This record gives sequence, C-alpha cells and structure tokens, in this order.
Amino acid sequence: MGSGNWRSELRSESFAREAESEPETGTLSIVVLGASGDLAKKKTFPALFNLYRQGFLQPSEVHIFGYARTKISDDELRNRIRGYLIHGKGDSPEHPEAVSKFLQLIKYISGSYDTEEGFRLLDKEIYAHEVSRNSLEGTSRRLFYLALPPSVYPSVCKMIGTCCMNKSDLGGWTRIVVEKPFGKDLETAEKLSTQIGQLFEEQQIYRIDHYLGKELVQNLLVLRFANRFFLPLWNRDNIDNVQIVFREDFGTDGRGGYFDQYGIIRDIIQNHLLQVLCLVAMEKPISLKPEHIRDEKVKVLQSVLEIKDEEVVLGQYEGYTDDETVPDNSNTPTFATVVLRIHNERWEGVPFILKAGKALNSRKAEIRVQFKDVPGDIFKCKKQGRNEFVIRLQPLEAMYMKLTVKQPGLEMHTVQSELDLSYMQRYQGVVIPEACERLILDTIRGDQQHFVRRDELKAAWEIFTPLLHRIDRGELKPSPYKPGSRGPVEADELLEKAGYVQTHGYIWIPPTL
Ligand SMILES: NC(=O)C1=CN([C@@H]2O[C@H](COP(=O)(O)OP(=O)(O)OC[C@H]3O[C@@H](n4cnc5c(N)ncnc54)[C@H](OP(=O)(O)O)[C@@H]3O)[C@@H](O)[C@H]2O)C=CC1
Ligand SMILES: O=C1O[C@H](COP(=O)(O)O)[C@@H](O)[C@H](O)[C@H]1O
Repeated sequence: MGSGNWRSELRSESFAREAESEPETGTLSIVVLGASGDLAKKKTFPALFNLYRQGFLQPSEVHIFGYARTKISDDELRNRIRGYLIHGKGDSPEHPEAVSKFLQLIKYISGSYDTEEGFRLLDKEIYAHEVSRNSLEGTSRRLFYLALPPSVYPSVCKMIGTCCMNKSDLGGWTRIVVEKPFGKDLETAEKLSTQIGQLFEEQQIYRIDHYLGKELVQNLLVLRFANRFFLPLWNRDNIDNVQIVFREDFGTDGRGGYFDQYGIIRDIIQNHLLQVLCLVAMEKPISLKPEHIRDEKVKVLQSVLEIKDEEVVLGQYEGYTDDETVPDNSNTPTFATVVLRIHNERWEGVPFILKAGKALNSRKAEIRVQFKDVPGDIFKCKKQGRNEFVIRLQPLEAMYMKLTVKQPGLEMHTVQSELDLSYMQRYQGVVIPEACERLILDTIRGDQQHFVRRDELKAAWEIFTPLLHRIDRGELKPSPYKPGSRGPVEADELLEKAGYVQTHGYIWIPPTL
C-alpha cells in the first residue's frame, strides 16, 4: 500500500540535514524522568516497547533508564508497566517473550529532582552502560524524556545540564523532551522557555504535543498540498466555517488535582487543537524542512485576532467537584467552545470553532470543514445540508466528504451521501503507529518537524492568555452540563451563530469489515 512511501519521502526530505552528516554510532540511553507516573506507564514505555518490537531500538545499542523519587526496585517498575505492554499491540506469538526482553533493558534509579546526588548516580549508570558497549566517549546519545509536571522542569533541566551531559562532542548528543502544558500563560511559559533556553539549545529541546504524531494530523500537509482538488477550494471564497473538535466520554478520571489547575483550554485547546488549526490554515511551506513548516505555523498563530467573550462558551460537568482534589467552588471549565478568527487574505471572515470537552456523549476528535451553499441552487439542497469534508482523527481514522447526489430511482430527488476513505477498510493489515511512538522516533532521529518551536508556543499563549486570565479571575463562568451529554446547549447556539449548518437526518456510519 502507498501509505509507507509518502511518509518515507516526507522523512527523507526533513532528514536531509542528517543524511549529510556522519551516521550515528554511539550507544543510545533513553531516560524517562517521572517513570513512576501515569504518562510514563500509559504512553512513554508502551511507545518505547513498540519501537523496540519493530527493531528501531536495538538491544545492542539502547538502554532505558527510569528515574523518579518513588523508592522502587527495577523489578517493581517493570511490573508496573508490564500490563500496559501486554495489553497494547500484543498481536504476535512472540509477544510475551518480547515484553520480557524489553523489560530487561530498563533500569530504575530513585532520586530527587532538585539535588545532584540522584543525577550523579544516573550519569554513572548511563556512563557504565556506554562503556559496556564500547561507545567512544562523546559519540553517545542521551535522550531525556520529562514525563513530569512542568513545575519541576527547570530544576530537572539544571540537574541534567550539570550532571548528565555528554562530556565531549564527537557527534553524540543530549536531547530533552518536554511535555505539555508548557507553562500556564504567556508569562510563565516565557519564563520556563528562558530557564530551559539557558541550559539547552533550541535544537536540543523537543516540546512534544502528541496530537502532532497522530496519523491523520500528519496527513494534513499531504492532503492539502499534494491534491489539486483542495488547492483552489481551501479559502474564504468556498469554506464557510471550520470546526476542530475533541470529545471524551470520561471525566478527569483521577487526574482532578492536575486538571483543576489547568482546565480544558490549557489541557487540550491551547495545544492540541491549536496545532491542528495551524496545519489546516497555514500557507504552503517552501519545503518540508522543519523550520519552513514551523515558520508558516507561527504566521497563522500571529494572525489570530483577540478572542471575544461572546464567542466563548464554557461548561463544567455535574459531579466534577466530587473529586476530593477539586475545590467545591472550582471555576475550571471541563468544556469550552471558542471561535478563533484569522486575519489574513485566505481566512478573513471564516470562523474556526475549537471545541473540547470531557464527560461528553462520545470519544472523538475530528476536523469538520463546511463549505458554503451552492449559489443559484436549483435542487434546494440547502435543506438537506452543505458539503462537508470531515477528517476523523480518532477513533477509526477516516476522511469523508459529505456531498449531495441524486437519490437512486426514477425521481429526480437529491440525497446526502459521502465519499469515504475509512482507513480500517482501505488499509487493511496496516498498523497505524501510536502518536508517541512516532514522536520518540523523531527525537532519536533529530527531526523537529512535529515539535513545537519556542516562538510557536509564545504565539499560542498570546492567543489564549487574556481569555484564560478572565476565567481565572472568575469573570467568565462555566455552565453546568450533564455527564454523557453534548455539553452546554449554549455551545450549539454559538455554533449556529458562527454559521455552522447542521445536516439533519444524516449520520456517517463508519464502515466495518
Ligand atoms: N497522563 C497523561 O495522559 C498525559 C500527561 N501529560 C503530561 O505529562 C506530564 C506527566 O504527566 P503524568 O504522568 O500524568 O503526571 P503524574 O502526576 O503521574 O506525575 C509523574 C511523576 O512525577 C512525579 N511528581 C508528581 N507530582 C510531582 C510534584 N508536584 N513534584 C515533583 N514530582 C512530582 C511523581 O513521581 P515521583 O513522586 O516518584 O517522583 C509522578 O509519578 C505532565 O506534564 C502532563 O501534563 C501529557 C499528555 C497526557
Ligand atoms: O493531553 C491530553 O490528551 C488526552 C487525550 O489524548 P488522546 O490521544 O487520547 O486523544 C487527554 O485525556 C488528557 O486530558 C490530556 O492531558
């Protein structure tokens, strides 16, 4: 199937810099900081396991270190994560054996995040591994994945910088991966960027947003710029509105303490949905080089106008404050619809409606591009619905185009139907990699295309900070909504006001095999 080819072409171009340099020969040490935590067990270690299974991490050159304060043994850490590997993509007969071999590559070190002792020990262990593999000093590769709350990033980066860097430069490297949310607003994010920037070069910092690793998010550039179809249509003359939607059918699920500090805008909209918006709205980059792509993303972000309060709906699901880590009077939104307006030649007047919510009626993430009505419509199609191009990011990756066709039969009646590219059906047997898996591989390969650059992050915070401050001050209040519902009714009203026309009586049903 063609899917592998385009990706390798994309990669080969963005790796042009690497191809020019010497192949990397040193050992690879991957350090997961915060190894005792939720992200590490659910996403980071399973992603590493999948890379190992596919041969991207060779036991002869890689070693994995877990680091956190919790005092546990190597085996205790291995037992914590084992279940998340077995219940992952465990489809091959050698799977249990592969799990055991992979787990043996992991060593755990306990230490604090702000004193040198633990990091000196970590460095010693990494070094011992490098020596055991005859890695020439200075050629080794050290990747630090910060699966930690952002509050400890500065001290951890300082410790890495002081204790754990490669001692000389013979083609090896030290890179850090930092998770979102990166800061809480413009000021704190900039402060954090400055602190980390004093310790690491921008090329060493990988600000991860796992939505950028999703298959259909990565497909956006190809879709938009490799298809003649879309080139002339993708603008304000043809598109009426764009929705980028994230829904989850569960609540904060034991993460209330974290979530209440951030809320849905910081957790999902300011990063995941805004990154998707950039790829939907940006101009064609000069090339696929990471800097060219990120330059275009920054331009879009900088063209977003100030958000108006009347174009925001906030919600909080009933029962959210039952979590004992959430204060009873919390004003934190668990749902938000926000209309963004891009002030440029292509998008003037087209609302980009970003919507995200927890504890809703379904789990889904999609982009919905709604086209304008057909001028001089002789079929009265308007009553049936508009053309829509929907990109379903998850679950069941698909792209479908809602269009009007003649209803089969003797009469000249029209009906809504769709052109459907459902991945499960079209790409049978193709395993779609997990987002984190792909992004970790990118960090090892030194490809920053799918990571957020410092100026991008700044521009993203500039858009949302004034609104977030108004919410933090209690000037905007979330409306209550029932768990398992569509969210507050005001959100649908805002959608309609922004111009979205719902197609009644039509539902796209994902095909099954
Ligand atoms: N969980 C998820 O699904 C996702 C998480 N993220 C981001 O990843 C990062 C880690 O998330 P997650 O694993 O859920 O977080 P956790 O709360 O599980 O924290 C990870 C580890 O960090 C240590 N830790 C926790 N709180 C503190 C603290 N206040 N000070 C110092 N150390 C602390 C703990 O290890 P110990 O006490 O052993 O040192 C803990 O096991 C966060 O930035 C989060 O926003 C991003 C996307 C999804
Ligand atoms: O970053 C986050 O993402 C998850 C949703 O990720 P997905 O890949 O399953 O869509 C969300 O649950 C979490 O609150 C947020 O921090």
